Amino acid sequence: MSRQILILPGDGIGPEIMAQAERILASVNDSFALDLVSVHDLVGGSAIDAHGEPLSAATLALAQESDAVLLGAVGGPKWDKVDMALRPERGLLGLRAGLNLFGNLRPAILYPQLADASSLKPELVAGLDLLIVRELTGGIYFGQPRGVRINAQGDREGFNTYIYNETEIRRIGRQAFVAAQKRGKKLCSVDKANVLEATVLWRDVMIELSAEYPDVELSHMYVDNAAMQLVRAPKQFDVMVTGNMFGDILSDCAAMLTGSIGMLPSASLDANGKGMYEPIHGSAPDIAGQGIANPLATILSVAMMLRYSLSAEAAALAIEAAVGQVLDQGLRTADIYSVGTERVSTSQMGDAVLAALQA
Ligand SMILES: NC(=O)c1ccc[n+]([C@@H]2O[C@H](COP(=O)([O-])OP(=O)(O)OC[C@H]3O[C@@H](n4cnc5c(N)ncnc54)[C@H](O)[C@@H]3O)[C@@H](O)[C@H]2O)c1
Ligand SMILES: CC(C)[C@H](C(=O)O)[C@@H](O)C(=O)O
Ligand SMILES: [Mg+2]
Repeated sequence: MSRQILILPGDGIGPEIMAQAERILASVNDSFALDLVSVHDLVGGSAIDAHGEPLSAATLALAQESDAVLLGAVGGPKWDKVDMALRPERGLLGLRAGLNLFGNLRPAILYPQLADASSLKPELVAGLDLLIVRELTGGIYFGQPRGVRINAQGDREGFNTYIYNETEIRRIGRQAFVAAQKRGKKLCSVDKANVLEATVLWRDVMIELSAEYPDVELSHMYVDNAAMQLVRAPKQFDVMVTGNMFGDILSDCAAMLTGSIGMLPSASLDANGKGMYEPIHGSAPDIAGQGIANPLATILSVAMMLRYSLSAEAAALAIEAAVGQVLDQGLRTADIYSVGTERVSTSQMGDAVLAALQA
């Protein structure tokens, strides 16, 4: 029976990188006889322009009835002044909440060929393979109340609520412990338990859970130290688990260790393995329309989609191997370029991955 993939290219470089990812998806769909059918829709700024809202009920319904969602990126200066509740980013948050995608896997793996592209010394990042497990549907991103109000002194004051209940903490904790069991069996929980009560609870629940996973070594770190340790000695980490906002920040930081934010894919999963897949980067308005964006994070997100939602491990491995081959060939988009390599455009990178897949 065929399975449906909802493709949401989004804004800025979103359509440019998605065009390449779709070529790769079409290729493995044929060669591995996956019987996948793609449908396309709008999200973010492009949906605001077309329908006046970043995520229509019809698009959310389409996402809910699809087997997986592949998203490019949303946002851009054109929509920066629209009301907060209607910003392009709310489309993305609406999908995450509407699909109950609480578990966000952000692997930061250094392809050995890119050791020179990392902002850290090659010996600090050689062999880097860490996984950030980010809670994605709670915390300060979704807490109520929120807003901007006038206080008793007549000042405007902005407020958000950092809130987690133990059910939310437990389900992301379990996902992280299970992920650690399948890897190096080390889990570092990142919090701010020296200041924020919500993260004192976070830490307590992680400790409670650890009794169920005696084979995993649990440690704790404050988020400020974790940011520092990520750029000081990133290979000390195996799996990190953290809340929504800390995970957002730490994953951009981890991305740079791998050479570029244009390299990091992600999987956002519900409790049953249904998911949405997207690069962790944004719509990159500064380079949109120039045909130079790195499509590899999106292409690697296709591999994650095949692995986690479509039971197509062989196809996922083939894509990852093809990416390794183009890097071996010395092909680099501008963001990962270094002297001695060959600078290629977005579509040339797509051509090369496709050729490696079909070789
Ligand atoms: N998941 C998403 O859709 C997502 C994620 C982050 C930011 N955003 C949105 O994107 C817009 C721009 O945000 P930003 O500038 O802070 O972050 P960004 O990730 O879009 O860009 C940060 C820097 O990284 C570069 N970059 C990003 N992706 C790249 C790629 N594939 N290849 C080469 N270079 C790449 C950009 O050129 C830029 O210099 C904002 O509207 C923001 O809200 C969306
Ligand atoms: C665009 C924004 C809502 C999003 C987030 O903060 O989660 C992005 O930065 C990401 O990392 O996916
Ligand atoms: Mg982010």
